[in-house]
Amino acid sequence: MNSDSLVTLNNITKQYDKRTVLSSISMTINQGESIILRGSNGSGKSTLLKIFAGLINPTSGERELRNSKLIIGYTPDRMSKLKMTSTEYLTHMGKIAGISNKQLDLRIKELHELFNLEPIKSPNMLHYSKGMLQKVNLMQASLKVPDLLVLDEPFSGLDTESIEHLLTSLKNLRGQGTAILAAVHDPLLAKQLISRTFWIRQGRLLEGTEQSLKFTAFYELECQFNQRVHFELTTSFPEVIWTLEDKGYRYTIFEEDYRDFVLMLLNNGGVIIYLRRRDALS
Ligand SMILES: Nc1ncnc2c1ncn2[C@@H]1O[C@H](COP(=O)(O)OP(=O)(O)OP(=O)(O)O)[C@@H](O)[C@H]1O
Repeated sequence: MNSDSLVTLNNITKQYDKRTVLSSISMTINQGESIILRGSNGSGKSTLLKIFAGLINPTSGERELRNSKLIIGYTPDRMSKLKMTSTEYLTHMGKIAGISNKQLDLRIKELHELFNLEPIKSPNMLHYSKGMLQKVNLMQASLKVPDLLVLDEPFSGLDTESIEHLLTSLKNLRGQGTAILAAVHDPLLAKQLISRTFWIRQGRLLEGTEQSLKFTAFYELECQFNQRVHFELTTSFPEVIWTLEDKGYRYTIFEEDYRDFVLMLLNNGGVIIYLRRRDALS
């Protein structure tokens, strides 16, 4: 481990019922970095995040921490609505984490300010929007100032305003020195946090290229065709991310791959159902 590294995975493999989901993965997260993890549906992103957070063990390989006092916060992709206020919930979670009452009161106030959430605005979390709940989710992971925050799709299902608030809150945390490891599906959002990007593809980890950091536009495309074409396309274009939707496959394609991807798709009898270009602001 180098002096900046917080967590290192050495040659990790993970199997569920003898099915290999992650294979020979080695990766280090350094102090203050923000790493985005990308991959298609079921590729193993959540599994890798949980291994980094220490919530599940790998089948083989090693996880090394900089020291035993390292604080790692983890947020699942959503939290349930609870019949208590954010302060009550955070107090409960803080006590479980062994934080003293005085420290806890101060930190809960600080977190409400950092996340721009008014503690007395709503009687309890049953009345919270998805965006507010996601903030509380992140606040619980940050009760002890985390060295590393591990986030599973933190923006999923949020409206634009909530996303903006959450991004600001995450940047504030990063400003305090917290490293971030997040699975983020939308490249425009990922771009706002990113310092390195990794792909999981067929159980292997690949570091992203320059285009995944510096792209100016990408395309969202939904189409229908058979499994063989899908396999050929995703093999030929390893940076294209896909998800399986109700109507067919949805692909996220960077500009550089766009023309060749669409040509190959059409030449193989694919039918485009939806196509949208999205531009990065900077
Ligand atoms: N506890 C488990 N037991 C058995 N199989 C599991 C378990 N957790 C995940 N899997 C399987 O491992 C594979 C990877 O799952 P994982 O949730 O890590 O992927 P993901 O990339 O986060 O997917 P998504 O983007 O759909 O959330 C999937 O095929 C999933 O069904």
